[in-house]
Amino acid sequence: MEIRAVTKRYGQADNTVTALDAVDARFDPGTFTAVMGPSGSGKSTLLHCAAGLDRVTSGEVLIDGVPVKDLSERALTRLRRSRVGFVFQAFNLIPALTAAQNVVLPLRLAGRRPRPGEVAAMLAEVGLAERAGHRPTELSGGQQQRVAIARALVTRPAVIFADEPTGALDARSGLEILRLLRAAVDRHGQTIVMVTHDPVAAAHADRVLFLADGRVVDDVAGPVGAEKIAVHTARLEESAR
Ligand SMILES: Nc1ncnc2c1ncn2[C@@H]1O[C@H](COP(=O)(O)OP(=O)(O)OP(=O)(O)O)[C@@H](O)[C@H]1O
Repeated sequence: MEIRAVTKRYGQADNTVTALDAVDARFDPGTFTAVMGPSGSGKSTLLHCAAGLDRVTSGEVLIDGVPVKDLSERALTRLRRSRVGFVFQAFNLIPALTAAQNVVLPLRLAGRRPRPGEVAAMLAEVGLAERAGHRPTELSGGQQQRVAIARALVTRPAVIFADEPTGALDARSGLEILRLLRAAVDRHGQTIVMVTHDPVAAAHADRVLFLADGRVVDDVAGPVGAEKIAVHTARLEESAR
């Protein structure tokens, strides 16, 4: 997973915003990267471009080594469905479906029939074996996010993009989510790229990428302590003012 000299501009003519400015980044297999930076620095844009959700203005995005620009919209959708997983701050589960039905969805979209016990095993992995038949409204926020993680992991994608996955959770539920993400990296060699504002969350990663004004201003290999990350973030926010 790699982006090369990626620039992303929004808007037209004299009304453009440069959200990403010639950004290079590489996310190696089996690594956990946190993306941090002040509000508006381009974190979500980086995630969307790297995931092939947004077309870039210039530069190149490679998913699983495949250049996104060479793909038709259809081929890109297929690649995303089989090789990329997403976890969002707002869980984004389908309310009418049970936990198990939500988890099975990416497999069906990728044209795969679940193996017997596959979905149950996935839910057990996130500690929700007993909740397979529950709908999202019958689950706590932390449990809903665990279903979302099971849903993201079920296709065993090359990369999981997580946008503020702990942002809507209390500290304890947030910690459970971070442990699950960490386990996905350590046990299954999954690659995770996670946007977060929280230095404690970022401290679970192997590396922290700091953005400011659409550029990578620091790339710190870890493990990096939460305190050091907090000091760094405060400095960046101060200079962004
Ligand atoms: N669809 C859009 N149209 C126009 N401008 C946009 C769009 N999306 C993002 N931007 C602008 O691009 C810049 C980067 O936005 P982005 O959402 O990537 O920042 P962020 O670091 O994720 O911010 P936050 O931490 O507040 O979520 C901002 O100036 C934002 O206003």
